[in-house]
Amino acid sequence: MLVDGQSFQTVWAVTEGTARVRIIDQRLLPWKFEVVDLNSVEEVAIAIKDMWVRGAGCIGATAGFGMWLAAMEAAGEEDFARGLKSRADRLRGTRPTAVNLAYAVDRQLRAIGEVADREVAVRVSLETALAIAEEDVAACQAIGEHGLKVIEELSRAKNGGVVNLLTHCNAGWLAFVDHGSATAPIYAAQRAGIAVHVWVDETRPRNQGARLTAWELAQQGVPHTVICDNTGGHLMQHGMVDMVITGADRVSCQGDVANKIGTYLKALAARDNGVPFYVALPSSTIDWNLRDGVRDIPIEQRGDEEVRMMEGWSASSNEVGEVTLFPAQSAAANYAFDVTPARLVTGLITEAGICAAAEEALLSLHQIS
Ligand SMILES: CSC[C@H]1O[C@H](OP(=O)(O)O)[C@H](O)[C@@H]1O
Repeated sequence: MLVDGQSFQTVWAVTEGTARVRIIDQRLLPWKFEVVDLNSVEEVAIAIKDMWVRGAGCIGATAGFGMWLAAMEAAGEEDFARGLKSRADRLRGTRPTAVNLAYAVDRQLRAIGEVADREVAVRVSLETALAIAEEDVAACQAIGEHGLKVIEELSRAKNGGVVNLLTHCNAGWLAFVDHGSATAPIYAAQRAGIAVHVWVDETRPRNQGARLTAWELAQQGVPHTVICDNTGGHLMQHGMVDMVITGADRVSCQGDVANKIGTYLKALAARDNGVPFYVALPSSTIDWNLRDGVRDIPIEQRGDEEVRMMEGWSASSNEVGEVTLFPAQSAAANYAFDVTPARLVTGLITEAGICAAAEEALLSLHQIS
């Protein structure tokens, strides 16, 4: 997507000179836009774990490129397979909920494992990383086109009036390689000349909505309003939301949706008020081996400092600072995701089209017998 008129993706490979992975460091957005190099698997692992990059598609692609670095590092060791596996385990262990990460690591292990020659294995790992990234871009573009149909229908029902969407967290292009999942239909609607407005949940505790989604939408000129996480229910009660659209970090084979903490509450409010609740995701986010999402999707618990503290821009010191939000002696819990049961989901939007949140519909849409 465009950043101040220049086209960017969130992660890419640098092959000239020393091979390295280059990312948009999302930690200081929206106040500072910084591109940094990751020169080793360990640096890639830290960048994923500490959320320099975040979002299911983005961390999947970053892990894919991390496996390219892993192949190069292991190629210089006596036991290539052992070196590759230990690095794969390091990457896989960084964040548990988004299935895209494990998908990318496992796909790389399969691709590299089929090659005997180490030099060829390194080339295959780069080709595979590029394929994962390119497929993410293509999937998000297709999600945009399929999701556009839903927004067009809402626009027609409102005789061309503004379609008000609500989104939670950041499932925008910063959460993928490009375009995003939840935001792709929004960008497609804007290109199609449909009047849209987005209610942007701030999304405590890391405020991916207020900091990242708002920045993205502002960069693309999409009208939007940042709201506190607890506001959405009121807006839906008063007819101010025509559609909720979110991303997903993992979807079970029966359509249960793991996404940023708070998504479930939005789905409950949407159901109570008859507001369609759509989830946009590339099919690489579907975990075909897991059925009961509420019971079985691993929910990442992060450090309580993310709840205890809040980052912001200090006008006085002209830099990012952080403040403590409550008494030090108070305990804090930091569940990073929740699971919305399929029964609360109106539809799933993938690169293959739109289907009900149900196993048979998912299998049929993705032509899996
Ligand atoms: C669908 S990818 C975006 C997804 O990832 C976010 O989590 P995090 O920022 O912690 O990586 C959030 O769940 C978004 O919906």
